[in-house]
Amino acid sequence: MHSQNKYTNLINGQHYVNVPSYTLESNNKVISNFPIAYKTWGKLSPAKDNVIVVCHALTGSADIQDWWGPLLGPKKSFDYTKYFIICLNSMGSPYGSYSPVSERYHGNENVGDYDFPVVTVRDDVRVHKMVLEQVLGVPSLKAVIGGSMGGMLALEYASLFGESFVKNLVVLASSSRHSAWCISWSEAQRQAIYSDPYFKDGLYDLEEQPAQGLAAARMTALLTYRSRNSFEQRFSRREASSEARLKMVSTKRPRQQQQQDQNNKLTNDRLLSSDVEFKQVSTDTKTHSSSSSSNNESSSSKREDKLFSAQSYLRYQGLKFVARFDANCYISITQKLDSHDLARPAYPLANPLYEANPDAVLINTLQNFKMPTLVIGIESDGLFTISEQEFLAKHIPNSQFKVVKSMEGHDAFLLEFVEVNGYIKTFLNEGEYQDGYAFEARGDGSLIGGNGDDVDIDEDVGVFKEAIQEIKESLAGEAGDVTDW
Ligand SMILES: CC(=O)SCCNC(=O)CCNC(=O)[C@H](O)C(C)(C)COP(=O)(O)OP(=O)(O)OC[C@H]1O[C@@H](n2cnc3c(N)ncnc32)[C@H](O)[C@@H]1OP(=O)(O)O
Ligand SMILES: N[C@@H](CCO)C(=O)O
Repeated sequence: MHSQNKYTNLINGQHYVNVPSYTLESNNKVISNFPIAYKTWGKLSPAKDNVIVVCHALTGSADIQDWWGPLLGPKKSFDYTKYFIICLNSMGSPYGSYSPVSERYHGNENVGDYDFPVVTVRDDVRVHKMVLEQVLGVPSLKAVIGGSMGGMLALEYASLFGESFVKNLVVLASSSRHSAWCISWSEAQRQAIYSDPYFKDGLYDLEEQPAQGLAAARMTALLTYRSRNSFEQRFSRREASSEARLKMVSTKRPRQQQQQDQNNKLTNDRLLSSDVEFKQVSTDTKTHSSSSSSNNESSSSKREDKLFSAQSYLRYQGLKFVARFDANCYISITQKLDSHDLARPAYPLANPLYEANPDAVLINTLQNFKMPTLVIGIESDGLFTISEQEFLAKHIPNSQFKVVKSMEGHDAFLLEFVEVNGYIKTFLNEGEYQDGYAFEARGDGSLIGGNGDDVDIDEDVGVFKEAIQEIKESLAGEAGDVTDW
């Protein structure tokens, strides 16, 4: 079944389970013998009532430590000395679950854009529940929690399986249905990939992926994840520092870009040009003005007369992304986002009520949620707006609504750790930890807790060491044995 690949190699200590078969809702296709990757922290309690499922966002993986590390640990939201924390990798992602990449590595060489089926948020949730119940022996969830795409999964868990399975729900910066605005950004990003000549309808060599298109898609996406104000404050009209330029050069380039053939040199220069390269190019242009590439180089030189800090940031982020993500997977997982609508009937069924009044069906769906729910919105989120979070909180009967006051935009749910941790921990622990994780540093380096008391960091470190030991045991223990069914 599963074989490691260059993307799964980026994730430490995850497990794989082989799912015998599942029927996808988009085309009724039965997929067989496919992998789901997951990672766990902590132990299942004897009563099996301490499970928290955390769902990752668009380009995340099952490794919560990697993207929500500050929320994971003793006395934090995801306290693995208390809870059994599980994150399952979404299908379509390159980090281990069924995806265009896993299919390629499974020997299905012809899996390109047209051949990989649409995998929906609902498919994820149904398959993940099978793994939770049948492999990990989990009868219900103390909580399911997710931000952005992860929030869509969390909402679908609640919608499909109700309060008997989902005891508590936490949704951050997400939506009850993917908006026209978000669908349009997804489409613009996919078009950037389609227009890369290396895309080849998705049938590219995995070592020669459409890097330029994928980088452009990520750069576009990043702009929607932050806010105008955060960019203005962070970069203003500053020029890129020499460190920033060097950082771009030292980044590991995908093989396609290393090869740098003359036909794509200009495109690569656009993405990768730096001060160092610019100077070399200028010299070359003067001394070899008749060379076949001189026109490209010269126009590139003019173009890069100034390199703004904001530009080098985007380019660096593009480079970083193509080194860790696959273009077909990006298409698949953005299509998954587009599929999200809590109210829509299962494909391909029609629901006359939905056709007539989708809003009413959606509101009715949310009103049927019985579990305590925490909705967290980001004040400056232009993608999953505050009004969408308000809509969730307004119609889910037993809900609380918190706003993160950040100018970082949508990605604040991954950046504003203290505030996000505080809200989730309070909700989950029902006030159990009065000392609070939120603390501030004093000038002398000591810490003061949220309640004004000193924070005993040594005590925390002791608890942490014990927890690390538990993780090691857990990785080789009950969860580690279960790699198949
Ligand atoms: C194995 C895996 O990778 S699994 C998946 C990991 N990713 C995820 O889970 C997805 C969720 N995470 C994210 O989307 C992002 O990581 C975020 C939003 C949380 C934070 O993004 P980051 O890239 O870490 O932070 P930020 O946007 O501040 O960028 C910082 C980087 O840009 C560089 N940078 C900052 N300014 C500039 C500039 N002007 N020019 C060039 N580079 C710059 C920094 O040096 C830093 O580089 P580094 O990543 O090599 O340390
Ligand atoms: N920046 C995050 C969140 C997107 O919603 C990601 O890349 O997954």
